[in-house]
Amino acid sequence: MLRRFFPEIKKLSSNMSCQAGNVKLKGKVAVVTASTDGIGLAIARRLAQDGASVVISSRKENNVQRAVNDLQSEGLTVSGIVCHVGKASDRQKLLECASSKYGGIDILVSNAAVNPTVGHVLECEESSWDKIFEINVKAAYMLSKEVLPFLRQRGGGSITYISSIAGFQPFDVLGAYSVSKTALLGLTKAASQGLAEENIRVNCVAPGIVETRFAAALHEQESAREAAISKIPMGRLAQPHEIAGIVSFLCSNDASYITGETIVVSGGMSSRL
Ligand SMILES: NC(=O)c1ccc[n+]([C@@H]2O[C@H](COP(=O)([O-])OP(=O)(O)OC[C@H]3O[C@@H](n4cnc5c(N)ncnc54)[C@H](O)[C@@H]3O)[C@@H](O)[C@H]2O)c1
Repeated sequence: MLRRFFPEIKKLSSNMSCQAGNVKLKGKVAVVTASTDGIGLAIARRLAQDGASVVISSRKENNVQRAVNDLQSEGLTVSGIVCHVGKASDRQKLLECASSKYGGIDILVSNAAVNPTVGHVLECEESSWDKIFEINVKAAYMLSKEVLPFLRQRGGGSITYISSIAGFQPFDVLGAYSVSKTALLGLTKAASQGLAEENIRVNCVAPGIVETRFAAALHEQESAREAAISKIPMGRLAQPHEIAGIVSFLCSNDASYITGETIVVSGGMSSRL
């Protein structure tokens, strides 16, 4: 009853329950790329709700500031820095910022991706192919190498890539992007092997179609939305928080014996591809 008249009580108590109840990532420090919007923002929020100190990043200062303000106003421990993942100096600043602010790094979530073109894989311009592989694959690979000394200092840690259902079965119009997401499935396997004995786990999440700006072409127009939904047994698109919970699980001790794996989060879509 009280909450109906004082909505801020509801907000406060839900934040308190996050902080008091969900502490599975307490004491952990997480870095999430491209985390001012969409799935990345949902992941940053969820890791922080689960107790981690989180460093948010994306290419634009004002977006970083907005996301940091929003999450701090929810009582979460976050800070932010600009990071274009294709720039080595930005990546280094991101990792150093997290380490100096919170005393180390335990978790990397590599979420940034681009898709500058549509069409069959062999119709992709060389420049678009290079851009897709530079951001979606090479930056994830470089960040993984660069975060290792920080994870080793903590005696272990977790790296999670964000692939896509299209990495398993390429979407016709997302040819090159799909292949870049397939590469992340391989990177997950390859990177996990050498790191398992150091207690550094490498996993991957492959979302189906998630209602974000990135996937606007698949859901903004009613006809496109209906076509997309017809391929999803659950009959709806995913929301970003439904991806974030799985990422948080993979980063946590609940997944302490899971490495080299990809979890598909597609509402059953993989069975209809
Ligand atoms: N939305 C979906 O249906 C869907 C499905 C499967 C996988 N994914 C993957 O999920 C991830 C997040 O996508 P999203 O749907 O939240 O959309 P989004 O547009 O919010 O996320 C992509 C983000 O990457 C950022 N980015 C692009 N280039 C960057 C760079 N050089 N440096 C830093 N950031 C950069 C963009 O600014 C953007 O914020 C991506 O890896 C995407 O491929 C999305």
